[in-house]
This record gives sequence, C-alpha cells and structure tokens, in this order.
Amino acid sequence: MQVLKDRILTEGVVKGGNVLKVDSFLNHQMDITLFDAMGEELKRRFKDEKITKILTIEASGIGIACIVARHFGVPVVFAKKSESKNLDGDLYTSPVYSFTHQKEYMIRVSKKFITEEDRVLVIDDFLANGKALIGLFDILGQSGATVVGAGIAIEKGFQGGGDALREQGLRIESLAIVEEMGEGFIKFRD
Ligand SMILES: O=P(O)(O)OC[C@H]1O[C@H](OP(=O)(O)OP(=O)(O)O)[C@H](O)[C@@H]1O
Ligand SMILES: O=c1[nH]c(=O)c2nc[nH]c2[nH]1
Repeated sequence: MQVLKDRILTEGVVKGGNVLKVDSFLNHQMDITLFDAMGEELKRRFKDEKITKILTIEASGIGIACIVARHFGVPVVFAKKSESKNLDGDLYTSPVYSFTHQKEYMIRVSKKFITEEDRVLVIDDFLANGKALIGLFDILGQSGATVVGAGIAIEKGFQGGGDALREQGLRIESLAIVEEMGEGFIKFRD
C-alpha cells in the first residue's frame, strides 16, 4: 500500500534491535485517516470472506482494529495482557512473548466473546517474529472459530514470522512488508 510505504519512508526511524519506530502515525500518535484507508484496503483484500469478528491484542493493535472494523461492520475483541477484576468467567489463554516489552505475557480472552460460530480476522499493527499472531491463532484454535486470516499494517519480513505462518497455510495480508532496513534506509518487498 503506497501511502503507508510513503509514511514509513518519511517518518520511520530505524532503531537498534530490529525496531522500526513509527510512533508519529501508527502506534502512539495515530493517523485515523490513514487507518481508515488501511481498513478500506483490507476490506478489498478480504471482500470474498464472511467475517463475524475481529480479534487483536493490546495495546497497539486496538486502535487500528477498531477503525478497520468499521469497514467490516463487526465487533472487535482484544486479548488482554494482564489480570483484571473486570475479567471473569471462562477464559482462553496463551503465552505470548512481547517484542517491545521483552517479556512473556499470558494473554486472555473471555470465552463468551469468541465461539465456534465465529469467522475471525486478526488485525495487528506489526508482525515481526510472529509471536503475537501465534498466540492469537492458538486462542482461536481453542475456541473452534474459523480463522479467516490476518491483516497487518507493517510486517518486518526479514524476521520471518509472517512467512513461517504462510507456509502453514494461513492467509497473512500485510500492507507494507519491510524486507531490509538499516541506518538511513528501508527497503520494501515488491
Ligand atoms: O510478531 P511479533 O514478534 O509478535 O511482534 C508483533 C507484536 O509486537 C507488538 O506488540 P508489543 O507487545 O511489543 O507492544 P504493544 O504492547 O505496544 O502492543 C505489536 O503490537 C505486535 O502485537
Ligand atoms: O513500534 C514497533 N516497531 C517494531 O519494529 C515492532 N516490531 C514488533 N512490534 C513493533 N512495534
């Protein structure tokens, strides 16, 4: 998606440890006009699929998932990373190692919000090693819901998480795939 690639090139900052900082428009300050365009593009790519729910993971997936969901007309469920007095009843859980927090979380989703009747699209801002998606797909497996696929804003292809999941037959649609990056340069997959 050219408009996203252009924003990455003009505002993205490559940091150490394979971190691409795009906090001016994606995951701290959020450009809702851009999110809306991403939702339109994901709706176009998944137009032939019946989708009943969008699943994401806190924190940075939530904003984009909500705007994307406007294009599908379905609710958003987000996996929580911590215990809460607000979280009761039966839960699906899965361990997920967080790329930026560098620690493992037990993610949790209430069983009442994802059932085997659901056809679920997973949305997230980044795909790197694939840990977040693996945890979310694990939860969907526990629920018996149908996994339609995943829509991602930025995939860092060189970290391999997306391609490993594609090799398992999962449909992963990323709007920009960074193939290589370093000080002062970012190269996309065609
Ligand atoms: O493919 P992966 O290696 O799992 O990386 C992708 C995940 O990393 C980030 O979450 P993170 O927990 O780092 O930060 P957040 O709390 O801001 O969402 C991002 O929002 C994705 O969920
Ligand atoms: O802002 C971010 N930059 C990244 O490179 C990244 N990888 C996973 N999650 C990420 N978030």
